[in-house]
Amino acid sequence: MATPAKYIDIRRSLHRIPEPGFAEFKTQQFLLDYIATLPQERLEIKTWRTGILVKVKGSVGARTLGYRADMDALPIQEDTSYEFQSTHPGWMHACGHDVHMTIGLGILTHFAQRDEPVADHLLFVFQPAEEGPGGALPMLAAEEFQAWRPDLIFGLHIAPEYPVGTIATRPGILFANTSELFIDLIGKGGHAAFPHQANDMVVAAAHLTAQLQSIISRNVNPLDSAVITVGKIEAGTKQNIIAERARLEGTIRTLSMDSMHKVKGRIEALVKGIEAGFECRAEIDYGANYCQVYNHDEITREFMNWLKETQVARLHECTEAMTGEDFGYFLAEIPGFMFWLGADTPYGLHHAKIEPSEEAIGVAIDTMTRYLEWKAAGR
Ligand SMILES: CC(=O)N[C@@H](CCC[C@H](N)C(=O)O)C(=O)O
Repeated sequence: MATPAKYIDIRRSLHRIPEPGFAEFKTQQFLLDYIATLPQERLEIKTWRTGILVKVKGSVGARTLGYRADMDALPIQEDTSYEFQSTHPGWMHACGHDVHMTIGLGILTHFAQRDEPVADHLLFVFQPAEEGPGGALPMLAAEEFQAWRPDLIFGLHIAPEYPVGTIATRPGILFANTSELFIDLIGKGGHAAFPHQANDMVVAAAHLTAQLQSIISRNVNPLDSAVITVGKIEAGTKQNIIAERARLEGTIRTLSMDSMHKVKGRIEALVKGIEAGFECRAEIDYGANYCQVYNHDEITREFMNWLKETQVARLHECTEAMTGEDFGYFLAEIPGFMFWLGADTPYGLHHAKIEPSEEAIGVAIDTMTRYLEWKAAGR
């Protein structure tokens, strides 16, 4: 299905107002305003912090089928060619959450406007703070969610590398376990000309950053997979002052919790070495941790077979990726799956130039409305 102009407008409006996790105030209001324009007979709406839950009542209601979209943005200065760029300096929807929310609204619109209700209830979950600190876990625990807790749950994520019309997924693990990583190094500052009287935290941070990569190459089984990325380093105040403090900010990705514990153990050992070697003090904080995204075997296989039969989209059985997603917490408790949605753009997720194809929106709305219609008839 070609993406209707209405959804392109919605996506562009959302793209203009990217907000940090748990501060999605304008986004929440925009979504609520749109939802208020839909026929209300079958709808029940609740907010939870900056998130929204919308229930579409079914004719039988023996089960509830859930669909989740994430809402937050990233601290990136946009560098796209768009006319509808972010109006929030330093913030951008660079991970497709504007697209995900639009697809959620498109599917919701279909079921709110449908002549007859489907048999099952449907639950649309607009979840804050996926990029951090993680909205899924507290939302799952919230009374508002538990009262409408779905029996099955589905979600998607745009994939820059696949052409529009492709859906990629697999039964079992799709995304990795993640842990944020913050390391503060505290030494002794001083005059640039007297290094022997100070403990330089720029040099300590540089050594530690390089050493961390040896964990992946020397401590993780080469047949397993793990990633440590240090995405940000801050240190010092001026070019001729030896830095008293340095802060490394990063993320750890592993395909098993066993590897996660092992990697963290090695990080702690290397940090102790830096403390001894550079006569400094270090503090480690693991921030937010997400569990793997594990697709339910049987339900995912059934979806993949349904795709092959209906040809609504082209199925690609993919390998797992080292991305993280707190949707994993929903899937740890509720059977379901996540899939990659082809969005055909040369720049990757979290890049300032990413321009996902808006045609992917129509593909996803079409696929998920047809799949939910089929599933909500009791399958
Ligand atoms: C799909 C995606 O890009 N997700 C994020 C999740 C971030 C998890 C957490 N804040 C971390 O950085 O570890 C990702 O970076 O994979």
